[in-house]
Amino acid sequence: MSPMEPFGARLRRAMDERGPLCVGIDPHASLLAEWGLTDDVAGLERFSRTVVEAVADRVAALKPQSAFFERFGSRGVAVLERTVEEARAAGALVIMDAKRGDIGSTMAAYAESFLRKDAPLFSDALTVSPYLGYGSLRPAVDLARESGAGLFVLALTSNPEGAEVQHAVRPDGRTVGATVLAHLAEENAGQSPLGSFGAVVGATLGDLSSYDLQVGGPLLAPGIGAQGATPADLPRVFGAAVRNVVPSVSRGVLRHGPDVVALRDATERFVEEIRGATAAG
Ligand SMILES: O=C(O)c1cc(=O)[nH]c(=O)n1[C@@H]1O[C@H](COP(=O)(O)O)[C@@H](O)[C@H]1O
Repeated sequence: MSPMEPFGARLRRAMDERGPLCVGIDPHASLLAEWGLTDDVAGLERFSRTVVEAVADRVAALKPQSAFFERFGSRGVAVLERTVEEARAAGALVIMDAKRGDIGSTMAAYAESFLRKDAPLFSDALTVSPYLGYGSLRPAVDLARESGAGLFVLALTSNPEGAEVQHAVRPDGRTVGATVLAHLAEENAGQSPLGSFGAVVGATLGDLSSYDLQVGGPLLAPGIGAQGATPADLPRVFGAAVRNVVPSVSRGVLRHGPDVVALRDATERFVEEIRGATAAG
C-alpha cells in the first residue's frame, strides 16, 4: 500500500476546492424525532446515510460525533463504521469527533482504534483532549504521522465552561490554551502547505487577539449555528489565521433534514456565507 499523503495537505486541497466547511453528523434524539425517525439503530442509520448522501460530495469534511453512535452500543458503532466508510468513499475527509485523551500507554490504544490504517474506524483525523498533558498525546501524534492522518487538539473550546481551564495562567505567564497552541506550532514546523496537527478553537469566543493562532495547521471552529456564532464572526475571531479555519456546523445544517435538497441548500448557504465573510481578509 502506498503511503497516504499527509492529512494537512489533503485538507488544504479539499478546502481550496470545496470551501472549508465541515458538517457535523450529530444524531441527537430530538433531531431523529424532528426527522420522523425512531430513536433506535434504524433511525440512526437512516439519519447518517441521509447526511452523507446529501453533502459528502460537496464539503471538505464531515465530523461524526461518536457519542451519538455509542449511545446504541455495538450496533451504533457498526453504523459509525459504515458512515465513515461511505463518507470517505464519497470524497469527504472524516474528522472523528471522539475527544479521546488518557495516559500515554492508553492513548496508544485509542490511536490504534482511530488512526491505524486498517482499523475499522480509521478516520482522516481525530479530536483529542490534551488535558492530561500535551505529552500524553505523543502516541497519537506518532501514529497519525505514520498513517497520513491528523489530530485536532482541544485548545480553546466553544463552551463557556472551558475558560476556567484553558484561560488559566501558568507560572511562566502563558495560559494553558496558549501552551497547547505552542505545542501544535512545534508539531507542524516545516510542513507545507498545511500541517496535520490542528487546534480546536471555538467560533463563539470573540476576541482572541492575545493568542497566537498561527500554528501552521488547521483550526477547527465549532460553534456556528446552534451555539450562536455566525460566519461573519470568523475574521474578527481568527484574524489573519482565518485562512486555515475549518468552520464546523452540526445542528445549523441538520435541522433542515430529512429532505436531501433542503440539507444541500442549507450547506450551500453556509459555504457561500463563509466564502463571503472570509474573502476580504
Ligand atoms: O471538537 C468539537 O468538534 C467541538 C469542540 C468544541 O469546542 N465545541 C463543540 O461544540 N464541539 C463539537 O461540535 C459540535 C457542535 O454542534 P452544533 O452546536 O450542533 O453545531 C458538537 O458535536 C460538539 O461536540
